[in-house]
Amino acid sequence: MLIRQLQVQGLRRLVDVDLCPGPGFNLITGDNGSGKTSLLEAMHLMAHGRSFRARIRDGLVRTGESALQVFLEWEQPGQPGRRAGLRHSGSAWEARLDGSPVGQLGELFEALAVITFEPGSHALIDGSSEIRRRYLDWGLFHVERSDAGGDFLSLWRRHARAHKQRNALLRKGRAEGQLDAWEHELALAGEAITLQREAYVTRLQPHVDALLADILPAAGAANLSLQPGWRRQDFGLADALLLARERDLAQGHTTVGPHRADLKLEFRDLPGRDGLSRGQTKLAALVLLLAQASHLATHAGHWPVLQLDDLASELDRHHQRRVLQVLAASNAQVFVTGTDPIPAMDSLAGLHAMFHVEHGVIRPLAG
Ligand SMILES: Nc1ncnc2c1ncn2[C@@H]1O[C@H](COP(=O)(O)OP(=O)(O)OP(=O)(O)O)[C@@H](O)[C@H]1O
Repeated sequence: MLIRQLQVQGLRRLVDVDLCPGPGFNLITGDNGSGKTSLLEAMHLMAHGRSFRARIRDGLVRTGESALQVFLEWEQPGQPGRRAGLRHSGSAWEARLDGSPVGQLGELFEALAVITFEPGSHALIDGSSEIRRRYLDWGLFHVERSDAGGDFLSLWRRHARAHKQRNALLRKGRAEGQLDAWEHELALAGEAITLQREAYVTRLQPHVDALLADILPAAGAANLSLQPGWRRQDFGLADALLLARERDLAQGHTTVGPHRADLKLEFRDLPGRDGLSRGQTKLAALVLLLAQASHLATHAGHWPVLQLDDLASELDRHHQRRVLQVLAASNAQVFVTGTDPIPAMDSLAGLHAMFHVEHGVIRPLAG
């Protein structure tokens, strides 16, 4: 996937930005607070419907403006060029894809794949399980579209609806007949989601192995596994829901199921997550993100757009070099931000376009 043009208006301090990035590496430099991360936020927003650092209504729209706007044009091998526009006020949005209005933002997210590594990405390893479920489901959303197993988004929606209905009934008190019906639906969708998540984790493993060897060899081998959200080794989801019913009625919500799933990354020679240093935790998160990208590249035949925010302050020089070499060997379009040029990029000369941001204004630099 190759972004040809990015226009941003009214996002944080970006007033009116128009950028034509190159293939390969794009280095974006600028002082603290100049607006580098905001550029990455714009692309992430278009592909995920959210920023990676705040809710849209919490300050993403430039002070004094009523809405932000992002416009993107991109290409994908073997397909005609695509374009999308998003206007978001924080509470309401309008979007267009290839000139037509978009009914559901999911249509944009499906069309555009952007993966971002940023200072908060360590949460993928040491944060809440919700972040890892979102990671898994984003990957499945992009690879399981119309495969034999059923497209993941429809399954996910079926599951979310049944989950919501069961919770509403639990809060109301007893309604056994209706609970039976929604539990049946919840179990069907939940089992199917779990099978897809499990298969996805298995398919990610070789990508994780290869990237660990390249980027984090000191940590040794690691195993990726899914914790499904209930004692699946003992019983199916339908039985788990039935067994938990009394407790769930008392608590007023569903306590077992795929909404409680987690992804576990265990290093064979290290004692749990605490065995990783802070820097290694970031690297492990980067390994998971790049594994997802490289799996998508294998599966879909094109790399997602990769964004590395503030790389130099996140990783030491040695690891910066390793990561950049791995990416240089890929076919991905990569955006890297930093306050200064990144020395490790020098050996990749010719592979990158450079831009400088100053007070929210961006200009290309001669390479
Ligand atoms: N809603 C807003 N309206 C106007 N300006 C804002 C808004 N939110 C944030 N800003 C400003 O936008 C800038 C944020 O820019 P951004 O985080 O993209 O900078 P950066 O270049 O990545 O900085 P750093 O190198 O410090 O990470 C800051 O100067 C901040 O004060």
